[in-house]
Amino acid sequence: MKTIQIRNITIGEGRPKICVPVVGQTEEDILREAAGFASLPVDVVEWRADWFQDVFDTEKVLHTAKALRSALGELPLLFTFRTAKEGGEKEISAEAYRKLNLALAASGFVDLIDVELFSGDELVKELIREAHSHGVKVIASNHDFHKTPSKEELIHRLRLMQDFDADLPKIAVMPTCRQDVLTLLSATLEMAETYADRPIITMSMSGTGVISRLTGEFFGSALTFGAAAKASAPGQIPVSELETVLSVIHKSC
Ligand SMILES: O=C1C[C@@](O)(C(=O)O)C[C@@H](O)[C@@H]1O
Repeated sequence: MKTIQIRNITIGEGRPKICVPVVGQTEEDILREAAGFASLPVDVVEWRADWFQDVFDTEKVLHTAKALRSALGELPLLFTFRTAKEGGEKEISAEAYRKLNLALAASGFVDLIDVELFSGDELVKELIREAHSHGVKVIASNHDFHKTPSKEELIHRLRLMQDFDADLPKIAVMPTCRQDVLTLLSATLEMAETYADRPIITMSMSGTGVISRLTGEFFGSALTFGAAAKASAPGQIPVSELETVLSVIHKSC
């Protein structure tokens, strides 16, 4: 299995890496959140730009990305615009989504961008190709905030992301019962052991799914999201608690 190297962080070996979302609405809030990371066990920072009040003004986005980049030192930075249809804060047209991601991929300020799988095949392929041409890695993502698809469907979507050459296929789904959490974990294990040639990221959301955010090293998910200032999705726990549990499991794995 190939690992993914981003700055000093190797994703896909050892304990799952901890990613913390930044969800400030203004540049000031965003930089204040970033300043707190130095004292926390954070491996990757995700800027959830759909929360940013000026996200439709690309100059302002680039200005904030530059400031965030320098505030983070060597911490890897993931740029994400999560669309409203996948649980994000704002709606966006396909063309605006395309231009925004192309601008960030070319900016030199981010290490990774998040591209939603169901943005249209041609757009997904173009964004991955362009990001790679700038040395930027891509997380392909899919979210279902209402239910957990079947194991076969979960694996199918993760394989599709891999076929598009996303560096990190990711899926987040909502359980309606405990069995759904097992379905997500079982799909993760089968994908990781049988089909994946790169690290993958999976999670079952909400309190019911929290176990899936802790057990990635055992079932095959290479990165997990934890909360610092504010959670960006249901079920994220504070990063310090997350790190403690991940370390306990790592010692036994
Ligand atoms: O895709 C994901 C995963 C996530 O939805 C979660 O459930 O932790 C949180 C989002 O910020 C991130 O972009």
